Amino acid sequence: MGSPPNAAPHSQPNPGPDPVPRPHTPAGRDGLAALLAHPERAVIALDFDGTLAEIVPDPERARAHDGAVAALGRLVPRLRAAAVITGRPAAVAVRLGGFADVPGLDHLTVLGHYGAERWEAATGALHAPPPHPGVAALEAELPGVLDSSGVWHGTWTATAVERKGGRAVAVHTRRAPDPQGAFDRLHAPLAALAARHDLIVEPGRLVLELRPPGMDKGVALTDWVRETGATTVLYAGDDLGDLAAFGAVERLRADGLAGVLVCSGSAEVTELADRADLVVDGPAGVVGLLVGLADRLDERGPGTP
Ligand SMILES: O=P(O)(O)OC[C@H]1O[C@H](O[C@H]2O[C@H](CO)[C@@H](O)[C@H](O)[C@H]2O)[C@H](O)[C@@H](O)[C@@H]1O
Repeated sequence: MGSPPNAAPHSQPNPGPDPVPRPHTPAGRDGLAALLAHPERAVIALDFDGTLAEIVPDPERARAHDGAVAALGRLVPRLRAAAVITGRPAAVAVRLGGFADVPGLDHLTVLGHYGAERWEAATGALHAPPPHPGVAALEAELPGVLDSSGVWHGTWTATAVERKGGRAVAVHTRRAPDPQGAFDRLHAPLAALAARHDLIVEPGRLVLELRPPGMDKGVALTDWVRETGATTVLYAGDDLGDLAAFGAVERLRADGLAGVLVCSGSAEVTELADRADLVVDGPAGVVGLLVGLADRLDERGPGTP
């Protein structure tokens, strides 16, 4: 009996590494501390593609990263609310993410089309505004613009165009022979096409999305956070469309809320990392963060804030 040789006689067990990565900004550390101290007052909102789902060449084959839904199912019941805010149609994000009928996610909200659409897990109801008339007119003109662009060295293929239920159209260049060159070459003509139909261009990761104006992820996030009455918000995103949500969190912080900005890091987009409190390694890193938060809250026992 007694301590083994060389062991400190009264040493404490090593608690191991903290499962939650540490934000590098004071505001981010305050935000994370507030979330962990009072999760019942905190909300999280997450982008889908590039944040909860790995980027893949075919948009239809995107899926929630392994462990993402399970981690959310553990974490979300401890929080005030959770949302996915995405450029996808809400129903598509629900299908690809596997967010319906998940234990623990019975009150998840999915805000699609940058917040224009809303799906509630509690009811399965989808609220969507009428389609913008410019989208159908633009879809009719789009093949001509793509044909004349020359970026596909021949005819463009159907895989370049993602039709989004008559509410938006995304032109993808990831599978073009020169993806970045095609993106650069198409940007101006697609912006002009969008403007002719009172639409805007939303640039993303090798995608140019043509969509109605008047809504963005910042507006969507601010309205939703206010509606929940939360005093802490964590937002995670990876792409240019998420910058509006980052701006919203910065404004909410200026209004006295606590906030954490998480960048799902990639080599393709660097703009978010500069403004984030915490940069994690893509969707795997986001899942690690969600698991770490769930672990930390579970250490306190079920239901205890
Ligand atoms: O707001 P998000 O959830 O990030 O959605 C934004 C757009 O993401 C999708 O495109 C991106 O993901 C694809 C699948 O991994 C990838 O192939 C593409 O290169 C990326 O840009 C989606 O297809 C768009 O409709 C969304 O608007």
